[in-house]
Amino acid sequence: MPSTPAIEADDLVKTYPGGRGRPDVRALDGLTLTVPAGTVHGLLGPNGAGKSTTTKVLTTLSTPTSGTARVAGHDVAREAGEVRRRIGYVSQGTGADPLLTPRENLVMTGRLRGLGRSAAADRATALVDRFGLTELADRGTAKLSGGTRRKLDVALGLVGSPQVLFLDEPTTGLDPEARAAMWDEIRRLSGEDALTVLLTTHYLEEADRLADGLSIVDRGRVVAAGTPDELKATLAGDTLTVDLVEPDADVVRAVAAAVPGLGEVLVHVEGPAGRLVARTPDGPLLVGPTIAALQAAGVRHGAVAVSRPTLDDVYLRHAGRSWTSADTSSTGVAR
Ligand SMILES: Nc1ncnc2c1ncn2[C@@H]1O[C@H](COP(=O)(O)OP(=O)(O)OP(=O)(O)O)[C@@H](O)[C@H]1O
Repeated sequence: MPSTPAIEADDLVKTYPGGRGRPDVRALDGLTLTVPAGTVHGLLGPNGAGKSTTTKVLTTLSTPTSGTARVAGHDVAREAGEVRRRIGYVSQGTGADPLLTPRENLVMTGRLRGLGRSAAADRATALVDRFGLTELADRGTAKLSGGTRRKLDVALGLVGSPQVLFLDEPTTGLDPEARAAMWDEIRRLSGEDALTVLLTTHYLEEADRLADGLSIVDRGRVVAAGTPDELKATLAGDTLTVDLVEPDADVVRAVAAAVPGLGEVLVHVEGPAGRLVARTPDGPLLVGPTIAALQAAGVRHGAVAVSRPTLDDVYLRHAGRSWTSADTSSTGVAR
């Protein structure tokens, strides 16, 4: 593996004007990232965490307020043209023109990237074959299924034979079958073509299954990085989760603190529902004492679960709130 990383971002800051007297939005707040060449790297974070902004800066579509980044060996600000020649970018929305056929879309993109007529046609045919689109290549793009259209989007990102491919939420909106097919495709790309892939996602499972390395992004910063297994291994033991009914968070914290063996404890309250999440070296052993202590304090509870650490737990540890609640409530930070 070459020693120069495919992507290096150092202390990126991006501030958007708040508008109408509102404070500025600090979409990136000192984001630092390294992606080795030939790997799939996941940028994982809830809505508004700063994933798309990171991708826009790395693909030269947006200029950072401060900080530096190099992609495929070139500086995104000073050598934007060099970077663009070496990357492919598949945005969240489809890039394909619905009025053209898939093949026409591929040829047009090739021409726009400077390929001659026959080179663009050859590249289109190669990508049509590569993505199993032969039968659909000359039919209307508008009639393609969501999964096939997304495949075409990825094919369009590969027209320029990039070294680094950026995929912004490649499987959002796809059904489970199409999502699994896209995962296979992405794995194949990095394995066979030695391509570096940076993908943004807010699906924990996608990151867990697909990424060689992960950066968990929250509020414009990387809060944890490593392989999925490394990240999970930072959390030894089990996670004990107890659903709570109309809890008083202070009471629950006090009760949990008095149960010997319960480690880090987080209590979430959302409306009438709540949840206690605790790290413990031995989950099954601690279920009985924890429930007894809650009941003795008059705390009503629902389901109790013991699980091995997941990426959600890793996120919880670093961001101080669970993935699900972050995903629904976070809209980024206004400062
Ligand atoms: N052009 C813009 N002007 C003002 N604020 C913006 C702009 N683009 C993004 N933001 C804000 O910057 C923050 C980060 O947004 P970004 O789109 O990078 O997050 P994300 O992690 O990609 O989220 P999503 O999964 O929803 O795409 C959010 O608070 C967003 O509202």
